[in-house]
Amino acid sequence: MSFLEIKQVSKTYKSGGKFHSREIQAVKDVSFTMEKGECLAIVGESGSGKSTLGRMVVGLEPTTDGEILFQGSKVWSKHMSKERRQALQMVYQNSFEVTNPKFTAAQIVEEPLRYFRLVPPEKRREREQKLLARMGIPESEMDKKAASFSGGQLQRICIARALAAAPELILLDEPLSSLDVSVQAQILNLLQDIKEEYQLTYLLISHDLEVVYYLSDRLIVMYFGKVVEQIDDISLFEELSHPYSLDLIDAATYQETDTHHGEDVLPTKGCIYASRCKRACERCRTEEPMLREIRPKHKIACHFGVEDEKE
Ligand SMILES: Nc1ncnc2c1ncn2[C@@H]1O[C@H](COP(=O)(O)OP(=O)(O)OP(=O)(O)O)[C@@H](O)[C@H]1O
Repeated sequence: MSFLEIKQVSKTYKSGGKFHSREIQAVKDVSFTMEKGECLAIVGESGSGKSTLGRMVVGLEPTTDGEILFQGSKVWSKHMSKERRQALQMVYQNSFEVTNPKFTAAQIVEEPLRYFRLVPPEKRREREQKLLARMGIPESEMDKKAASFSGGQLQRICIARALAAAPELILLDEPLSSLDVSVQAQILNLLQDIKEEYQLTYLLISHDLEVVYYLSDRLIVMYFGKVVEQIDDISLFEELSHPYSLDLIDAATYQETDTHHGEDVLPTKGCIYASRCKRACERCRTEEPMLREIRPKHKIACHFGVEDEKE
């Protein structure tokens, strides 16, 4: 029995009226398994079905066909148990949309503690403070309203809220997309650290291959609702061969080169850090690349990482 089993899952949405209804097949016959403690990334362009699949995995909506089993039993039911809700948590892209601006940081983290009755009322404050402090929000800021935090701080609070439920699996749906690059690096490191500390399993949805590369162990590429390619060891990233996967890599590297000192820098094929790599650009030798703040997890495949190691 796997920790999570996705078995031939499909999802069809119906839109339009009675006479002009249209079917959208968002997810088509997707199967994969996940083991406890790993991070599996789902990548794909907008509309490829990533979020729909993620929502089904955490039981927010039913499948049309196929089934999803978490620790051996079906995830979705009309009356999902509290234990199951507790075990499957989410962190979304836009923290402002998923928090009540009038709530304080402490109140946001208190929600799952209270709902799942995880901590006796008299101990809640202490637990909130510990979780928030671990996320870098000091005690002095616990009672500030959500609206007064920056995007990065609020995302930290949302991560604390997910952790407060003592989850087994966290769905990270584009958790960094709305943040500045420097903040992204900090949150990425935080996500990596707490994964070990709290023995978490991550299902990461992202269109950012660099984020995927740092955080994930495995990778699934989706295209028009289908899984078109799967890499079971992220360090073999360069072996991606499906034309659509190669397009994704090219999009990641060239997008960067477009803004890279306004020069036409040719990235090294297969290295997603190519445009930030010291070897790829003379000017970068004298500059501090943004991703220096991120600790490379898989050093061999990143030129910059290899050079770091030698220093
Ligand atoms: N509730 C819904 N009702 C109707 N169609 C939907 C619904 N949710 C998603 N879809 C459609 O299903 C398809 C897949 O959408 P989904 O949001 O899962 O893709 P995605 O890869 O996560 O894209 P993005 O990165 O833009 O979020 C799209 O065509 C979308 O319009």
